[in-house]
Amino acid sequence: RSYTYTTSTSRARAPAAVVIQKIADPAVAHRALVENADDFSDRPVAPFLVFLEKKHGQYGDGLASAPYGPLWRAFRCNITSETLHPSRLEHVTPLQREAIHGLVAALGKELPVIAIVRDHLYPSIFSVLARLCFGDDVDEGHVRAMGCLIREFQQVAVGEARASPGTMLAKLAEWRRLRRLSAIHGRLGELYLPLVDSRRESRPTCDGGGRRPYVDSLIDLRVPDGGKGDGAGRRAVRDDEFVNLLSEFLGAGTGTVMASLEWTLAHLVNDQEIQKKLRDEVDGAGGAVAASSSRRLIRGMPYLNAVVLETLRLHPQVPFVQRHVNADAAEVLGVGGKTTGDFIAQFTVGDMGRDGKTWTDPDEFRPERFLPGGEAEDVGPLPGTKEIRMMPFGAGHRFCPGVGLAMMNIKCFLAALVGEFEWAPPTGGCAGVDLTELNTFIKAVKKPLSARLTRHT
Ligand code: HEM
Repeated sequence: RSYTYTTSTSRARAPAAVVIQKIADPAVAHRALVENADDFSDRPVAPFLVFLEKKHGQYGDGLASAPYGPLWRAFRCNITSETLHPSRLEHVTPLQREAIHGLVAALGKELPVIAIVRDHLYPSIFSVLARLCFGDDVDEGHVRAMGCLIREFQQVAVGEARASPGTMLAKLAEWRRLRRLSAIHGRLGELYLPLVDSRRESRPTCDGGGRRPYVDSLIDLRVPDGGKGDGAGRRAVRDDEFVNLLSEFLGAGTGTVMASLEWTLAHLVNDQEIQKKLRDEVDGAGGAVAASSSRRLIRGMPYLNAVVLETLRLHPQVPFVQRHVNADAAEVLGVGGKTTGDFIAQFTVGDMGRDGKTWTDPDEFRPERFLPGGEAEDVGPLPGTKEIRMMPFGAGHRFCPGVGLAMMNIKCFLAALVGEFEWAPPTGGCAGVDLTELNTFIKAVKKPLSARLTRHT
């Protein structure tokens, strides 16, 4: 069905802020994002949303795009106290188990060579997110269609620019890209909104295992009206906001986790010793099925944790985070005087993970650094209050709310894939997998991983 675009928030922060200051120093990032979080909590508006605004006059915000303020707070409190609250993650286990069984069966049918591993990973991870979002009774074809469209959206969004920046050709290519994104976004709305409507009309109190789908929490949510503050009245979430909120949940929850798994598997193919160590740990925890379907077992697997953290350090799937910064806050970054107006601060997460002052042999994949006694034994996925050594999930007020779900999904899928199969280069020779990075805003392996798999007995 059709829906209208509206917005309740000020767009004043958008087009003026074009100067980009890159920050690779973890100490400066800590000073800004953690110590001065209130001044560093607004994101610049994505070019795609500016395009939507030009096309439709207005658009509705999602959590990631909402300005730091009452609307953002309402969206954020809802997702962190409901769907992504640590106490609810237990309910995700049955969904993961089903998805992993399906994945292992599908890979088993294609042995020995899996041409494009990500083509198998993506639908499995997406199925978990879709059920968390809409509940259990969505038709499989509908889920597949949403998954394909979100994937297409991400592929178009992260596509590498071929023309030189600033040229007419580049501007034309960018305009075409935004037009394609806008068309996909419209089609996503047509898929989501009937599902939202049907949940509005009737819904079971809880889906399997006590889960309350994300959509239900959004239907019940009342957000500040007009973005004027909590005292200014409340309203329901609008259709155009639903489309962005659901797209970011499904997209952020699938694309990043898939990219992370693909990077890890690529390293494991290249380094058989690390792979064996990880498999030994999985076997010790009772085998792939047991390890991948129990949060308790996963928590007791330090090497698995170290392998996942090492991938996040070396290949953070979101290689930079951005903030729209008021000129007054420039001093915090040490760039006062260099900028006259508002600007964009770009914190280069990828550089921080490879900073030679923080990490020994930073370009090497060495999970042991995260084990007890290693240089990073006390480093986790989120920065501590005192310092930042890596920040794959961002930092400050806007850090990723999906960190718990992401870590759990990555670990469960990885434990199953390494416990069930032995992974080797596709040609069987000693030529390793190509680890070149796709240099866009999602850091994926440039050449999709293919591998030779044998059953682990
Ligand atoms: C490996 C997996 C993931 C990585 C590396 C990742 C990384 C990030 C990063 C770097 C940010 C920006 C943080 C900042 O600006 O400081 C972010 C924001 C966000 N992520 Fe994730 N993410 C992952 C998984 C997920 C999952 C599973 C979900 C939800 C299902 C999710 C939902 C979001 C949302 C909604 C935001 C915007 C938060 C806000 O503006 O308040 N992410 N993520």
